[in-house]
Amino acid sequence: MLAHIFLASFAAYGVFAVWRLFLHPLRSFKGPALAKLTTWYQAYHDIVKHGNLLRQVTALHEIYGPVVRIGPNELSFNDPKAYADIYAMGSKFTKEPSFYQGFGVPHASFGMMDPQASRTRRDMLNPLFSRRAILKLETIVQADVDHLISQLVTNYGSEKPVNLFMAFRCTSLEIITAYCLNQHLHAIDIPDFEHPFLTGLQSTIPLFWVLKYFPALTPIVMEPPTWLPASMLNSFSGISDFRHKIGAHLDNFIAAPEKYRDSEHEIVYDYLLAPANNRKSFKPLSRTELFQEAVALLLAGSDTVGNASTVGFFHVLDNPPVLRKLVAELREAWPSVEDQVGLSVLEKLPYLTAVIKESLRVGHGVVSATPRIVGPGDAVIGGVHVPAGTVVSMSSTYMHLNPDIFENPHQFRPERWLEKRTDSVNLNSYLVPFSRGPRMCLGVNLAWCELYLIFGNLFRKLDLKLHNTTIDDFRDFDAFFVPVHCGNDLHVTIQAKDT
Ligand code: HEM
Repeated sequence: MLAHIFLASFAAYGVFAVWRLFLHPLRSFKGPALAKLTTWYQAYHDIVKHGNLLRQVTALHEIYGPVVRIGPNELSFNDPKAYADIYAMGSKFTKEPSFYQGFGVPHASFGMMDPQASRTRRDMLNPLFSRRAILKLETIVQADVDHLISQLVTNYGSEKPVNLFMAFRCTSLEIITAYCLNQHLHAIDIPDFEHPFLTGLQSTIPLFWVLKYFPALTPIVMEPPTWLPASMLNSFSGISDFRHKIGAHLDNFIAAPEKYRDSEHEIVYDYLLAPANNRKSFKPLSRTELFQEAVALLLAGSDTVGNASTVGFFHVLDNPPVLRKLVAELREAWPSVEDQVGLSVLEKLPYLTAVIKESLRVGHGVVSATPRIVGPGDAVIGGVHVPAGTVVSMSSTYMHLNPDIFENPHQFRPERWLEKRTDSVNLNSYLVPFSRGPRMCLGVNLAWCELYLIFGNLFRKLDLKLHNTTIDDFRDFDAFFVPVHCGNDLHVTIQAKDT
């Protein structure tokens, strides 16, 4: 009996395999046979080879060209025209659910698949993240950047190096929590910036890919049951403690919202419970929806800014001429360190702006290709006809490291953003760390504000020197949605500037 079942399953899979290889609508696209047969090809590179999928797909593009079939129903593109088509403004393509399920926030703006639901949620949140709102709440960002500087100067120095990678992540976590929830985690005060949430997140990052392929495990990681072995409980505790903290804060808000109404500024729940622009069709959000939105915003807003700052600071400190030019520009615009100089001044400085753009380019933002489902009808992507229902994606790294657009793409050269090109290429349209289209980053204005204040203040007020950190630490990264660099963390020594 068992033998019959085995044979029947084997035959059925054989028929299925023949269909996927020779009869599937994507049969004419090139790619490895194994990838055409099964999504476990990607799972192997994501999980077993530890964030290797991007490297593998990059190698496949070198063999097969700008379009590669990387899954039974999935195409990867490496062509700037295709990027513009996939992530076009007004596109009706939807996010691909199995990719996003591991993040465990299906009711948050980040995790929503339905375009209409996502638009409604983004409309509610936009007022908190608009440029106007950022200018009004810039003081929150400034306060945390000032606090970071005072901690650095007080506790570290030329003898005692600091882990700037952790320091930046603590700062961006503190900012986003204060900005969205008016809550203070005191992450910047923690010795060596080892905030348990951030160290916990670091050890659970590889699990996101496990959850992508085994979604049933999501509740175990997010809310670990007490019967798990202590070692597992420990490694999941960073993320679960963090969720509990946000949950407790939300319950306090629900119990007595008026207490929060008196606070320094409106918080994200105010925007979600009484949206400014769609009152008529408004359906109150459930606790789960509010909770997931808060978790998603805090996750989306911390690691990303931390990574862009870390990568940018490394390259500036590793390039003395860049450092000298940047400091000279800052000194001229900001003659005395005692003065406060805000976003509206910093964002007008051309070299600082170029340094931040170059940091975003070489830092990439999100490196894993974010998949979209073609629809409602067929589409033409990068000049290629693609049937409806196909999953398509392109990694931001293929834009940022394209040598036809960015000459010597691995070189950190802010000047490229200031030069007039003879071929009239506008580099800005190829800078995509925040993605593009209807699902591009919601926090882009806040991110820019943070980066201006972090780069501007630290380079104006501190003398920083690399400590035991070299380009080898930044050459390669594993792709776990965001880049996880394979080398040591960025360490620097610090001295405050007197003038
Ligand atoms: C340098 C900093 C940042 C970078 C590079 C960045 C990058 C990105 C990228 C590439 C996406 C698209 C992801 C996808 O397609 O799945 C995204 C989405 C998102 N980002 Fe950011 N982000 C940054 C900072 C922030 C901040 C500070 C917030 C704070 C609120 C934020 C909130 C979001 C949200 C809510 C989404 C989901 C939007 C949607 O799906 O409709 N991000 N971000």
